[in-house]
Amino acid sequence: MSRLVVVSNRVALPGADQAGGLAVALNAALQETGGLWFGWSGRTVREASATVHEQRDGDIRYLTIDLSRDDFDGYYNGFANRTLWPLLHFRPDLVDYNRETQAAYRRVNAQFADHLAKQLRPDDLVWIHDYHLMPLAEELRARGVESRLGFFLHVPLPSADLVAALPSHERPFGALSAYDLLGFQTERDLERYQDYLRLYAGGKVLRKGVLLDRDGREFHAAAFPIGIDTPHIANLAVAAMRKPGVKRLQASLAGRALAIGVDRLDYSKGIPERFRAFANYLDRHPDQRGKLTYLQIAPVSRGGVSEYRELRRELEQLAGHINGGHAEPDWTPVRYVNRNHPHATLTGFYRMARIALVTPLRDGMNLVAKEYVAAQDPDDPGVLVLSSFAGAARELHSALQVNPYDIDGVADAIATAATMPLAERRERWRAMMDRISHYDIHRWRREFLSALAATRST
Ligand SMILES: O=P(O)(O)OC[C@H]1O[C@H](O[C@H]2O[C@H](CO)[C@@H](O)[C@H](O)[C@H]2O)[C@H](O)[C@@H](O)[C@@H]1O
Ligand SMILES: O=c1ccn([C@@H]2O[C@H](COP(=O)(O)OP(=O)(O)O)[C@@H](O)[C@H]2O)c(=O)[nH]1
Repeated sequence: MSRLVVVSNRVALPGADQAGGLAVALNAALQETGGLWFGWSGRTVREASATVHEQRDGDIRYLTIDLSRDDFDGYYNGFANRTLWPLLHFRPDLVDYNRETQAAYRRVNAQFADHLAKQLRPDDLVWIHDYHLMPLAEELRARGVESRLGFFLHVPLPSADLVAALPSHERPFGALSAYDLLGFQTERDLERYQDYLRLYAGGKVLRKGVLLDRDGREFHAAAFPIGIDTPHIANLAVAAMRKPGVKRLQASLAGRALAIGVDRLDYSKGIPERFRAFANYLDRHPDQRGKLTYLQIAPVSRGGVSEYRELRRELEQLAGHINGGHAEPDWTPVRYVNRNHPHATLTGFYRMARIALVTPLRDGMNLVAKEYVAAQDPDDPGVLVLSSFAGAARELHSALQVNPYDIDGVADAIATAATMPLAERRERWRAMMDRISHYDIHRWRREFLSALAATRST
């Protein structure tokens, strides 16, 4: 059997806090097969060095490298998170068009390739993840690597015309055709990539998913919606209800229902719009006043990027403003928490919450939506209010779907969720639970890897 080699910027090292859906999902995927996981150590150093850190956990071997402070600034804070991230989330207004950071991005990809090329064997299945590493296949091929190379994009891909607004877009986006297989979260992302390939990268679509690059080399692409370890999350949620932190939250609600939001502090998640919608719900539905407490968990993310720091300030002000206007001596409508919570506790919060507010302006998938469903009590499930612009909306049809820009619409959806009869809650939950049980993280991994293995014989 071929060895699995996973490559990503973010690595969930054993014992460290899991940050974001990519690390959570790859950790769950590798637990079953074992293999090698290569990426950034999470540390920066003054000068780039040749050191590779090695750790083991069961059948998983972790190899990580440090980045120099300058490279980290240009590659991660710069090109990845100030240029590609806003572009990929349909926000050209926030894109930083500075060309120097693109040079750091290429440099770090070359550095990854230098280390990785020494580790790879021809029959490995190499699975590279996300927008940080789009040119990595090209760099590996230039170093003579012959292994099968697959790429999965965890974030959305916007329309071809938006991608083409990036100066030198051919470099990172054109380089995708050096992979053997490209994976996207949804069919729409796949279709937009095919448009880009035809219109701007000189390639051809022979038929859906079978593509030719500008030199006539065949490669493949398909949608593989990422899942979660559904039974694991369901079991954790049951166990979490006995944890002191979860019991304390329950007691503090004093019989009121809970609405929960869990997101990295990121402008793509639509948190200010959600806060405004909750305030609007309090104004428009005075009959429900004081019956619902909204807990927003928002761990700080990418603090080196100015847009993220500004968002933090905006949310602090908004939360203060809403509470100032609506709180009672014995009730605070919005609880806003920046601390990261482990799944062992978070799943209990999900289970306790009558409503989950998952309203990103754009999101590749959004695992929180799926985790919330998995954590529910089948006899008394809560209601998922879900943005139609999250990848998860393409699968969770029976969520209460909303347009996150439509503040009145989200406010009304909160009121509908808060009063939804048990029979309707059960029916909606059952359909979503069936989907995430059937198409889970293991199926995602199996389908991607068997498609990658089938792209050519070694
Ligand atoms: O590594 P960070 O910069 O701290 O950010 C965390 C991750 O954020 C993004 O996650 C995406 O992947 C999820 C799993 O597929 C998906 O559900 C979500 O919609 C995406 O936003 C990012 O794409 C990852 O690379 C980051 O590690
Ligand atoms: O305090 C927190 C907040 C979030 N998460 C996890 O971080 C992931 C977020 O993934 P998602 O796909 O929703 O969004 P991303 O952050 O990757 O954009 C989910 O597994 C959450 O359970 C967590 O473990 N603790």
